[in-house]
Amino acid sequence: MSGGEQKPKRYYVGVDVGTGSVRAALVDQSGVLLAFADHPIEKWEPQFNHHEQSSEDIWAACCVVTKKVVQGIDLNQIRGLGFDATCSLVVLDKEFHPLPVNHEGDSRRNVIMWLDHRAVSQVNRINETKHSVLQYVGGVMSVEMQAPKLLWLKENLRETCWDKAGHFFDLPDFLSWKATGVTARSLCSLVCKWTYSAEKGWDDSFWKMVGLEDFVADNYSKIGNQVLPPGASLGNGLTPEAARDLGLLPGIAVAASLIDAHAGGLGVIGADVRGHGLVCEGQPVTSRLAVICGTSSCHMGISKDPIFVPGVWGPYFSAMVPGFWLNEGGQSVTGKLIDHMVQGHAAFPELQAKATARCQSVYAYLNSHLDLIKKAQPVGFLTVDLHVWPDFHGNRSPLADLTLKGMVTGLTLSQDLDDLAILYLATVQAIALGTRFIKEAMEAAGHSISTLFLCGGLSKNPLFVQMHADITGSNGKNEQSWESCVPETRR
Ligand SMILES: Nc1ncnc2c1ncn2[C@@H]1O[C@H](COP(=O)(O)OP(=O)(O)O)[C@@H](O)[C@H]1O
Ligand SMILES: O=C(CO)[C@H](O)[C@H](O)COP(=O)(O)O
Repeated sequence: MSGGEQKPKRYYVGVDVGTGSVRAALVDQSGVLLAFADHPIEKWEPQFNHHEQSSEDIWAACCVVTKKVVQGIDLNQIRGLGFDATCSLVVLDKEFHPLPVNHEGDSRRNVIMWLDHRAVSQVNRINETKHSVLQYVGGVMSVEMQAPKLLWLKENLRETCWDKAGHFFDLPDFLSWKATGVTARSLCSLVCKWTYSAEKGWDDSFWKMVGLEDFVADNYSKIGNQVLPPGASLGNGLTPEAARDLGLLPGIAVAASLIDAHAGGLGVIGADVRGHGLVCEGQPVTSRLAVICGTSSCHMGISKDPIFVPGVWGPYFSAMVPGFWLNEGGQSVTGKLIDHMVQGHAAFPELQAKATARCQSVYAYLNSHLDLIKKAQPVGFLTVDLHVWPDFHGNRSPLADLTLKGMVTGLTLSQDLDDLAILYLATVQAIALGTRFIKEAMEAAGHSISTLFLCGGLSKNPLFVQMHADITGSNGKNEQSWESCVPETRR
């Protein structure tokens, strides 16, 4: 090629399946974002603490957003495709058809979502075993992980689901299977949510002890006995059927997947910070805490050696950054809690009307309303008499106690817009205090964290970012809000 000729462009597609929607990004070989699309996905809550989705609905949404971002692109220049998704449990029969995860027998609803808390009895019994694998999930297994949900299915849906099941996938792995026909699982999902060890593989004694010896008997064929590092190329790439679904060409490389928080963490934790005047410039990457804040929040800290943090998931080897150990703190409801508090307030209809009149989101309107009423004091002082304890869906970290509940103190008879704005602020502050609680627990165990890197929906809320900077002690200069498109494709 002569000096003057441009290198042919190479493109990559990343698909991010969150709780409420699927997002796709098209990036070039330098990681520059060229196109973005999102599409909502269905969610069912048939009873309290049961949260279900449809793997076929999620796949259809992946196809919609992928077709949108590649419009006008020469498909021959698309070199790779990657998926990340929430750690929800997908159930398929031996012919890969969906099976119901509910008593109604509705097989469209074949996904138990990550935030589902149905398996309380099961996770309590698993934790009572005090099995050694539990030390690698912070000492206490979360009801949001897969073993409790699998045990619930065996004990509650034996005939309609469990006996017919051929495959149990973590959602990220279901998507890479759907794209390639390869049933290999990602090290990321199995290590973080299934108790798999990168070094030793499956622990037969754990599955036998908790009553899931079925998996040992068939050599783990239903939950994965071929495991690949995230980003590894799967089989022969995209199948012709999946290529038709997605609007891509068959054969392009498809990466072993990542859990959504790990993809977000990978996308921000290695950011080039030169020229931003951040204290972490020149410090090791282990001084950074990636906070992926969407429906939930995930606090991703890495280390060269394993660090055992009571109540914080991990340490997980090579589950996010190859060669590093990962600890993952978390708050099960972040955006979901803020939405819950705001939408449940008596003044919400007035807020909606006023925000719409201004062509603003309700959060942009609330932020400006707080600036209006704060008068001379910093906005944080408005909540001097009102406080929120944010564990409305239990405490994921560092207390790791699913029985904890939420609390609001300082309520009065007022139910006007000012009252709503101050309750919203108190909720944002409570979440930031929760992040501080997790950061301090990680530091007490050996992490040394100087800078928080936020990404996800809440990183678009300047009040949320500022409260995190103020309350976690990292000043505004240290706080950097990074919008990580879909880092998956940056591999
Ligand atoms: N521009 C924004 N300003 C404030 N909050 C936002 C904004 N965009 C999204 N959010 C909030 O972020 C949450 C969704 O985050 P997102 O990362 O998109 O979701 P997911 O959990 O599906 O990955 C919701 O609670 C939503 O209210
Ligand atoms: O446990 C998880 C990651 O380890 C869940 O996938 C995550 O908490 C859900 O993410 P989001 O709030 O973005 O939907």
